Amino acid sequence: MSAPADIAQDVVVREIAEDEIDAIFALDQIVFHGRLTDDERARATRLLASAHRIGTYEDGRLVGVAAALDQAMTIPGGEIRCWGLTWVGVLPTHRRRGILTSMLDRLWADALAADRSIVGLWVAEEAIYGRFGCGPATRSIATRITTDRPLDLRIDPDPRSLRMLDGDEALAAIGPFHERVVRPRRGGLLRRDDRAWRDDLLRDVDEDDEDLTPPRIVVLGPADDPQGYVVYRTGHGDEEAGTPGRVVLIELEAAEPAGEAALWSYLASIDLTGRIDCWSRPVDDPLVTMLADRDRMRVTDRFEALWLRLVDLPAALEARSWSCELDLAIEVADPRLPDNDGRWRLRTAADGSARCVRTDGPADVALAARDLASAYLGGIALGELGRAGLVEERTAGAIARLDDALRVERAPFGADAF
Ligand SMILES: CC(=O)SCCNC(=O)CCNC(=O)[C@H](O)C(C)(C)COP(=O)(O)OP(=O)(O)OC[C@H]1O[C@@H](n2cnc3c(N)ncnc32)[C@H](O)[C@@H]1OP(=O)(O)O
Repeated sequence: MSAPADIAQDVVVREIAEDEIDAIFALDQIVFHGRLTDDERARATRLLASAHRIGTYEDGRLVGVAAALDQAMTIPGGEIRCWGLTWVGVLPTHRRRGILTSMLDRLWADALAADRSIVGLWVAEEAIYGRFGCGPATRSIATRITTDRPLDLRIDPDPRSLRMLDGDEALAAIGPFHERVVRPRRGGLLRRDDRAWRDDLLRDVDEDDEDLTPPRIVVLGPADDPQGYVVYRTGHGDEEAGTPGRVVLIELEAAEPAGEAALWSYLASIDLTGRIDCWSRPVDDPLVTMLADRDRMRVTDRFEALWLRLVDLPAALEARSWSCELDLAIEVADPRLPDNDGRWRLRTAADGSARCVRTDGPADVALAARDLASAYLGGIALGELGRAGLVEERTAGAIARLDDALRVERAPFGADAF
């Protein structure tokens, strides 16, 4: 870490003690140009209390911070314990001196020591994290559905009854359903504890739009055995301006397509609203295909939600399941983590398991660590990266074979921003 000669006499990177968390908020408000409400501060304290917190201190004052949350993430074939990088910030007076670089070096090492082979993150700016070996691994679409008339779908909705629940009863219905039915289906989804449900998904006020109602929760079928649920807020319209009210979707999940159809039909039928705004849906959202009239839905944004950093490359590759047999060598460029850098022989078996060991032999495919991270959950094909000149194919057909083995049934999804 370099510093101007006249300052930075004593710079250390160390863990931030629990009684120092307030200093993180002071820094965060400077870095993100905001003011934390008491409620936000209380939520952030709960979040950060259980996080691994790294700070850079100059002459005893906090000038940089990075935190890692302990998480369980769905990966193809199972789940992995991983870390979620968050609350990254460096004082504007201390930018571009390598403070973030030092903190991330420390964080990757700490993750390895804690037996975490993957770190996930949501980036504030795309340009920052690629150089640190991180790549976008999921894609989302934001959509707007016009609902000024009933939704015409190509399948019949599940006829079971819908009921609106709140409080503990709602959480008792949808929490276990999410864990049992929803989470195993898509890579990138995180296990939610009580804090995550209450503080993140179901919090009373949406700070980005305080006019919206608190979350409403509607469950399909009996509360003790739901077949799906939707969580949404509503906002009133403006009669004079001729603007209809709107539904703002937080999450919609069902066991079967007919259940999804029932929940979408319900949302579209709510009186005094004329559209549904979805800030984030998987790119393969079945609604796109289910709609009889696709003009009713507009994709308003596309973004890459969850990013990954493979900190222990062989452990990460061996942890996921692979969809076909494969035997090839990959050369990975990972200058920040030399233990990953170099050539690896990847052998996958018909049962989905894999072995990944060092090799001196020639590589069939060569790529950067960030691009392997992008392909890891099966959401971004190496072929796509190869067509952009980012993956080098040294043996004909090797990229396609690797993509076949990486393939997953449903697109991975980053549903939980952190
Ligand atoms: C997971 C999350 O929490 S995402 C939130 C990230 N936080 C923010 O965006 C808050 C505002 N920004 C900041 O606090 C800081 O500018 C940070 C954290 C982004 C960077 O911290 P710094 O200590 O300045 O980074 P550091 O000096 O280690 O930079 C290393 C390299 O990263 C790159 N980099 C750093 N910041 C940026 C940026 N904003 N955009 C593009 N590249 C960047 C630069 O190439 C830099 O090398 P260079 O100076 O030789 O060009």
